[in-house]
Amino acid sequence: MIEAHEVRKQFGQVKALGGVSFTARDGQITALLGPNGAGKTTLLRTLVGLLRRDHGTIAIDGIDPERDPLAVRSNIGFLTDQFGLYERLTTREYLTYFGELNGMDGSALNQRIDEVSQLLAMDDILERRSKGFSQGQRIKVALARTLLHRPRHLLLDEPSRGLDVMSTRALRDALASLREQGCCVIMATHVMQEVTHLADDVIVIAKGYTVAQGSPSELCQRTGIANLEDAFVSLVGTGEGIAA
Ligand SMILES: Nc1ncnc2c1ncn2[C@@H]1O[C@H](COP(=O)(O)OP(=O)(O)OP(=O)(O)O)[C@@H](O)[C@H]1O
Repeated sequence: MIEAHEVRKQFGQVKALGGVSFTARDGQITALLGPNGAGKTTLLRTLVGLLRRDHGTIAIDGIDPERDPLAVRSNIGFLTDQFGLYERLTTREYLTYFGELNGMDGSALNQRIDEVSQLLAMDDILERRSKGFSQGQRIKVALARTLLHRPRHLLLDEPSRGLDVMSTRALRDALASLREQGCCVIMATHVMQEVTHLADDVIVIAKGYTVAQGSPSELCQRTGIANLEDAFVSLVGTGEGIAA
C-alpha cells in the first residue's frame, strides 16, 4: 500500500506539488490523471525517494522512502520517462545486468527474463542490441527491467506511450495479472480508454493538488457526468492536456 499525505514539492519559484494526499491499495491499479504539468512525474519521483519532498508524509508499506530508500526501492519497480538503455547490450544482457543488481542470478534469472519477455511480447528483440530500437521497443525493455525483480509496488509514468495496439494489449494483460498477484500499481496516463479499461481507482491531480480520488464510476457519479473524460475535464476545470 502507498500512502501520501499533504506532499509538497517546490523547484525554485515553481510549486510542482502544493498538497497531494491519497491511498493506493494492493491488488488495485490506481491511475494518476492530470493535465500537462499537473505534477504527476514529480509525485512519482518523490514517492520512490528520487526527490526529497518539502513537506508531508509518504509511506510505502509503512516505510518512508527518505528514511529507508534501499528497503523501499527493492520493493518498487519504477518506469520513468527516461529509459537509460545501453545501446551496446542486447536486451537479455541488459536485463541480466539489472537482475544481478537486484540479487538475481543463474538459471532463475534467465527463466525470469524469458517469462517477462513473453509477458510483454518482446521475444523478437531479446537477443538484439538496443541501438536503433523504436520507441515501443525501448519502452518494452524498460518495462521488462521494471518487472524483473517481481516488485510489490509498480510506479509507471505513461507506460503505453509509443506502444502499438498488440503491445498495448500485452501491457494491459500484464498489469491485470500483476493486480491479481496483489501488486499495488500506480500509473500516470493521459489515455482515458486505459483508465476506463484498467483502473480500479483514479487520483485526479491539477496544478499540484489532489482534486479527487475514486473509482471511474464514482468520479462520474460525483460530477453527475456519465463520460469519464468529461467528468475529468469538469474536475480539473479545463480541457487542456487530454489525449484524443
Ligand atoms: N527539475 C525541475 N525544475 C523546475 N521545474 C520543474 C522540475 N521538474 C518539474 N518541474 C515543474 O513542475 C511542474 C510539474 O511537472 P511534472 O513533470 O511533474 O508534471 P506532469 O504532470 O508529469 O506533466 P506531463 O503530463 O506534461 O508529463 C511543471 O510546472 C514543471 O515545469
